[in-house]
Amino acid sequence: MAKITVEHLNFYYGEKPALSDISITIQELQVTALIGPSGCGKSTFLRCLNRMNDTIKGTRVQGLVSLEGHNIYSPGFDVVELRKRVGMVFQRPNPFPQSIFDNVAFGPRVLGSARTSEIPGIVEESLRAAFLWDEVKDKLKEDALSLSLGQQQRLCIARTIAVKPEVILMDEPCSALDPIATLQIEQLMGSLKRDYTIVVVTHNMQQAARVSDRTGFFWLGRLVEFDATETIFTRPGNKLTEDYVTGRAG
Ligand SMILES: Nc1ncnc2c1ncn2[C@@H]1O[C@H](COP(=O)(O)OP(=O)(O)OP(=O)(O)O)[C@@H](O)[C@H]1O
Repeated sequence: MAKITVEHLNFYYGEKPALSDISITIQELQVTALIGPSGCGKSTFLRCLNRMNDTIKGTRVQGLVSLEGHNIYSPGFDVVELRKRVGMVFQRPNPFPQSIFDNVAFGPRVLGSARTSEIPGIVEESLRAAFLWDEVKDKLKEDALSLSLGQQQRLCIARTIAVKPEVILMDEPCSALDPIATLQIEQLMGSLKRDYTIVVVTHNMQQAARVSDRTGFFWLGRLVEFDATETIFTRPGNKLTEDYVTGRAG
């Protein structure tokens, strides 16, 4: 089933076009990877999916982005609700300088979506889902910044899922991590897609090949090709895609 549908999306920073005529359908409960050389617009596109670009002055969006059939850019659309439904994990882990527990409890507390008595259960469930519970269960009161970078990133994922989003956007979530921490996040994505729709931007083509069901290849602000990941990496339909995935371009 289609979770997010994008039709003829154009995006501008001031007068400068960053995305041109993007149309793509993100399927529910799949991992969709976005690849392409630096500056091709992957992150800009990802941020269009939960209106994170709204916070950047002078930007402009044209076209349609719909979440389960509702245009997220329509005037009455509730952006706070949107960001709850479409959560985001960033390149560098960004835990708050608070305890491990408070990081995960933050969303449910702020949104008031859970009773105080329910919060410890939500924290445990979220940490378990993020493959972090066993490592932190005896030190929930400790500062989140005392964790390793890989643990911090899993904590940020736990913080995101604590508000029960439907979609998780990940912008190069492993680029600051070592190979073992990277592998843990990749395994985590495989587990999370049972419950969440994931869209991940990555520089790392092997990662896209390992974790995703579908892959989109961006080039100079355009979506050149979008298909099953296996197709993109073994028999792409476009010469540019082929050159990029075989390392001849980009
Ligand atoms: N805040 C901004 N203001 C102006 N231009 C921007 C801004 N952010 C990105 N751009 C420009 O938009 C284009 C797309 O950038 P974007 O970061 O989306 O690409 P990317 O594919 O994610 O690259 P990278 O992999 O290096 O992060 C680039 O030309 C970039 O310079």
